[in-house]
Amino acid sequence: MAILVCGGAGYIGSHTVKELVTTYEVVVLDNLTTGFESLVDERATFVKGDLGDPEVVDTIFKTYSIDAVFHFAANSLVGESVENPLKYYRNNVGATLVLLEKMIEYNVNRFIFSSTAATYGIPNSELITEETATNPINPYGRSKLMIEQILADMARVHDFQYVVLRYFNAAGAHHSGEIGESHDPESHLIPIVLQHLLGEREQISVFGTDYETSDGTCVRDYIHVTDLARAHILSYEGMTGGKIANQTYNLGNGAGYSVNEIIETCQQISGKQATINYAPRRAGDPAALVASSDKISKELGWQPTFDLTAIISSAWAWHSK
Ligand SMILES: NC(=O)c1ccc[n+]([C@@H]2O[C@H](COP(=O)([O-])OP(=O)(O)OC[C@H]3O[C@@H](n4cnc5c(N)ncnc54)[C@H](O)[C@@H]3O)[C@@H](O)[C@H]2O)c1
Ligand SMILES: O=c1ccn([C@@H]2O[C@H](COP(=O)(O)OP(=O)(O)O[C@H]3O[C@H](CO)[C@@H](O)[C@H](O)[C@H]3O)[C@@H](O)[C@H]2O)c(=O)[nH]1
Repeated sequence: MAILVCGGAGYIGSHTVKELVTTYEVVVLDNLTTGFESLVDERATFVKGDLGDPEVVDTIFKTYSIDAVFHFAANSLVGESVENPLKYYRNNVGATLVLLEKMIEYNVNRFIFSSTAATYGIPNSELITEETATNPINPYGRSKLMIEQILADMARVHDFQYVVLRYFNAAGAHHSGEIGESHDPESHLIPIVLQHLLGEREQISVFGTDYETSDGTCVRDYIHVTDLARAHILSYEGMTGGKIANQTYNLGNGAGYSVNEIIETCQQISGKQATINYAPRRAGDPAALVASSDKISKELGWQPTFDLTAIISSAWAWHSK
């Protein structure tokens, strides 16, 4: 039996594939819109195609014996989703529906879904638990919450189990040094700061200095990509072992860092000084998102193993190569 990894040529998907291939047979489906085939571990089978294309999904389910689908494939930029909502609803909801319908048709009944802290919107508590109300403030977060709701509806009537993993801000690179965060163009804070410190960008912009946070810049909870990958494997094994089904888990470090603090830590690790442009707020950004991951820790024994310094050090090692 194999695991189908949709979006396995992307940042988080490719890191999860690297962990999976040591134990499992892996098939990757990716249309390479934002991913790179070079990130896919050679022990996995790579299929270039779109998960919204029913014929592509038919072929995969007919050719391989798929036990579970890990679904990373999506458009995932908050600002872009505000500018172009239909792109987000078409790809993140529309294409996912095709995949889900095919799973029911072929009786593939385990699903792990990459969801996001963006489903919470502006949270009503400092530390976000899975009980915190979901009220997304941008189309990206809404597209992910829609799929979460669809999964719950499906599990009520079909032989179908899922785990929703709501990641906070993924960052860092694989310990092998072979893969790291690669987006083109890059929009994520840590790689942008590191690229600037390496002389690859003239300056960095800080989006908003008037948020209700300690220094006025946005606060996020950064979690290492390998810690996310491990959570997927624990979730899968939890489902196959009958320990869990139809659960939603937050994945973060439980510590919030402001944009200024991230820049400061990047400067310390690199030993270089940044040129900063303080800019207006970016559309769709909540002030602060910090996770409580107690639930997955209690139910599956998951713990983050990288703190902020270790996360940024691994990213620095990758970007400096
Ligand atoms: N990066 C983060 O901080 C973060 C945080 C929370 C949630 N997430 C979620 O995690 C997942 C992975 O994020 P990432 O940062 O690795 O993004 P990414 O853009 O690097 O990876 C997404 C991959 O999916 C592929 N893809 C997109 N649409 C597709 C389609 N219709 N058919 C086939 N392939 C398709 C892309 O080519 C890409 O390889 C996304 O679902 C995202 O919403 C990411
Ligand atoms: O050049 C930059 C880039 C980002 N930021 C700020 O840095 C913070 C982090 O931004 P970014 O790295 O773009 O991540 P988010 O927008 O927080 O979103 C990430 O984290 C979310 C979960 O919290 C995921 O759902 C998204 O897919 C993922 O892109 C935000 O406050 C941004 O406004 C800047 O100030 N300057």
